[in-house]
Amino acid sequence: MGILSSDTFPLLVVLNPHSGKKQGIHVWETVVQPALNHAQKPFRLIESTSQGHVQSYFNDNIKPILTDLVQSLSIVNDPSALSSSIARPSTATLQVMVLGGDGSVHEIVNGILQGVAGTEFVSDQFRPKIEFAIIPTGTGNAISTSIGVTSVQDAVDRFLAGKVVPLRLMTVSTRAKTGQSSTFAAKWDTRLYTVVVNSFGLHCATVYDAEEFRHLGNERFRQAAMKNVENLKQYEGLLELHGPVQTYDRSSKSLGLVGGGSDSLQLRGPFTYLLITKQASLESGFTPTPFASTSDEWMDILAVQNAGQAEIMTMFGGTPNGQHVEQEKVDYFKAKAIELETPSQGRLCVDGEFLTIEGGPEGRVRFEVTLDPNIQIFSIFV
Ligand SMILES: Nc1ncnc2c1ncn2[C@@H]1O[C@H](COP(=O)(O)OP(=O)(O)OP(=O)(O)O)[C@@H](O)[C@H]1O
Repeated sequence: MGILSSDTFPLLVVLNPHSGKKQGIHVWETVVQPALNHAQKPFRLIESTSQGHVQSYFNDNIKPILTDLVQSLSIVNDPSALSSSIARPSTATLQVMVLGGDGSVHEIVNGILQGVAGTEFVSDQFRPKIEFAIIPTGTGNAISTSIGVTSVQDAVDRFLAGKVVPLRLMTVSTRAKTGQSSTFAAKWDTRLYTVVVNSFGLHCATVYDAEEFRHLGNERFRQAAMKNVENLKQYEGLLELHGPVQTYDRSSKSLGLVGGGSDSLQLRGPFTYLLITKQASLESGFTPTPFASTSDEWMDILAVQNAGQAEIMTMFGGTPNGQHVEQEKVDYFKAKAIELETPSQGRLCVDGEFLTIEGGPEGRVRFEVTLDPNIQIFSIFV
């Protein structure tokens, strides 16, 4: 069975006019749209009108979009009967271009997965492939920066060149309730999917406060970080890294498996700064998890426990080139399953979205890079 991919089905272009310094429309009109027209690439423009719009759009529309896509494909079951044998394909590739930042990608991913969850649109009989072309017009642009995209034109060129690698997601789950009682099962309910970073402590507080400085562009994170370093807090929590776990060893300057690969690790906090990421850089010139890979099956963990202002500032001094991993206060790990428990209610930042964590074992949050093929359906142009 062969699949003839559709050259006629339009590229979906999602434009967030609010991202970054609100340059999306200008970039679209002056660079991206002319390039697509020149390449004779058909497209359909979806303009985001408010926060959350794109997520609900994909949640509501992904099934009809995939249906249209499948109908635009021709499957040739029998080469000798080219015109007669049209069947449903086992996969189809949907291309989505994003003019926005990481928050927009997060919304699209979550909207698509909510829209197809538990349906015939993700099954062993049919599973779509979603390819993202991210045109960096956001503030941090972590995904683009981490894969080395240097400009809007560079991102457009990479899309037109056509090479993709997996864009792996982290799941963020909380304990599932059993029945209507207040008892909790060992089961987990996935609440969200993360493409860039889950954070707790200073980084989360910084992202929370940075919204009021949006007009400053990238500078907004620095302003908000300084405000939070001046009033530095320690955040109580217990972090469990389930084996296999890798740790960065400063003496050998390399990552190695803890206890031969089976051992788990506990960090008892309090945490000053805690990141769980899939991307090496969170913005240009800020590379807090330098060993992270967009495409592998690990999450990278940067943990700073009980640090003072001077230690945090020293850490920030090393983050442009990843040198902070050599500092004594900085712990660096890789894991595939992680749980975080806080003694009282806390706040978690998931790709810029905020999640309240309830205190105690029942409020535990679990992060995983799952191998579920119905979730890992995304890739990115590199
Ligand atoms: N028309 C709109 N008006 C206001 N906000 C919007 C609109 N469309 C989308 N949004 C919201 O804009 C927010 C920011 O989007 P996005 O992440 O693309 O840019 P950014 O925050 O500048 O970049 P980054 O996430 O890379 O730092 C998202 O939370 C999204 O929901």
